[in-house]
Amino acid sequence: MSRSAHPAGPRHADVLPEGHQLPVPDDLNVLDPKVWSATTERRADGVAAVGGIDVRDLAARFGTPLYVMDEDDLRARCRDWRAAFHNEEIDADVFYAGKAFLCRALVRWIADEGLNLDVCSGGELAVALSAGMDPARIGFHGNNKSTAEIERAVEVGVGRIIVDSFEEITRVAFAAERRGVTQKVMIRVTVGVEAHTHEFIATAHEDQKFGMSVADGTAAEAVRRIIKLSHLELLGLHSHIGSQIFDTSGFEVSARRVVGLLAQIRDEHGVQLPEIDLGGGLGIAYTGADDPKTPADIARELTAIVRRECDVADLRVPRLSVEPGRAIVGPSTFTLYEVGTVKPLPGLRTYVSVDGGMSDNIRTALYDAEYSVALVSRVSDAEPMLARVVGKHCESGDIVVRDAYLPADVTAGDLVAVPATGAYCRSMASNYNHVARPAVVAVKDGNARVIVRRETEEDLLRLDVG
Ligand SMILES: Cc1ncc(COP(=O)(O)O)c(C=O)c1O
Ligand SMILES: N[C@@H](CCCC[NH3+])C(=O)O
Repeated sequence: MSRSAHPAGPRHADVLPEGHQLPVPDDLNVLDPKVWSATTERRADGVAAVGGIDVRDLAARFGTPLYVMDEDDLRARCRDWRAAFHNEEIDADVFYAGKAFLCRALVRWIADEGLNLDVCSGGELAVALSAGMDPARIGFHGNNKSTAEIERAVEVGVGRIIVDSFEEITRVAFAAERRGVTQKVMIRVTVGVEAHTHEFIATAHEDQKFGMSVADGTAAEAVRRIIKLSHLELLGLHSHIGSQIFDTSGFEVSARRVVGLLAQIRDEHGVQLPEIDLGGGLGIAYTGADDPKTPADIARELTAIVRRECDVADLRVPRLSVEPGRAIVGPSTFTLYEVGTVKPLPGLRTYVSVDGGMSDNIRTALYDAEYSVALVSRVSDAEPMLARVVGKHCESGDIVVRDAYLPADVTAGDLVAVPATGAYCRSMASNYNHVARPAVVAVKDGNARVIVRRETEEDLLRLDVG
């Protein structure tokens, strides 16, 4: 069953922000494979299914809102990244960035699929360790790790600590010395790149909190200090330029400056550091308008860039590592919501309220992130209506999908789903308005299992001591 192309063209186009294009889809019932996980499909009865399970069954069994993770899709992405960076031509490590989403099941899957793990807090480290992740395959990040976090990381033997400041160099050296061990470290350097992404998720320009600057000599000074400390082994340099980036030009500048610093270190200290890490940040498709590169293309481009820069600097090509988070977990998941109320504003748009909101997806409010949405519990032949999908929180900025077309007959009780919510949605979820955070359910081959359970009223009251 499918609706024919809407002949009237965009409705309400005048209420979209200037320059904002929102083409009316030819068929609102089609689930665009660009944004939906690999096993998501529209079945013959018009209902969407994922991992072989009808979304209505998922809603009935587990409730809504619900993060639905497609395990096959997730694992395939892990394998694609691993294969792209680890083959006859390229020998590089992929560290999955756990900040995008982390739970024990996921840690086991990524480890199974040959990925390492980047954590950036004691809490993330605890999840990784409790899932049995080999500490040697963990990199520990953060611009202000506490002494307790550093002590624990050294104690359990994490493979690398990415130091972000002079204070941290001293703290890690002290923790290693007290235990009589040598801790491998990398230096997070700031390369002065303005990544083409939202200001809040760009991380390599000078005026922000992360890293030590290449330009002002702080990073070179960090190298001098680390080299003198016998309980630290300097593995290399790390640069992460930002997030949701589509072109590799930022990485090109970053690699050039990192390799430049490697050459400076060779000239000054007579050593070549063995590794560079170019961080994560590769973009995904949130809407049909986004065109992300494949892991194979990214691997080819990044390694070519590093080789070329090393050639120019007359350096051996160092081992490369990368830290994708969003690109691995983002597209694997959609959030399933039930529609509660529909408020048409003739000539403007229709507000479709769902049973979650900014507590399960803060990205729209925080970064102006764009998402798409589809009616998934049925198909519809109704004409497209310009909709804004909003949540149930006490904020007018509580928006999940700012602008999208939904069929005009969307009504209370319908299920809608927002794709590409695997990254930075559950991991940034809150209990605002004392709303319980949703469960994460993994689906595969007709089976569904809860990997993070839904919070209960008891959970919401648990910390209240008055
Ligand atoms: C150091 C570091 N590595 C990796 C990532 C992962 O980024 P993304 O999920 O955009 O790939 C981040 C987050 O932006 C980060 O700060
Ligand atoms: N949380 C951000 C990305 C920043 C990740 C950490 N540096 C997002 O949702 O896009």
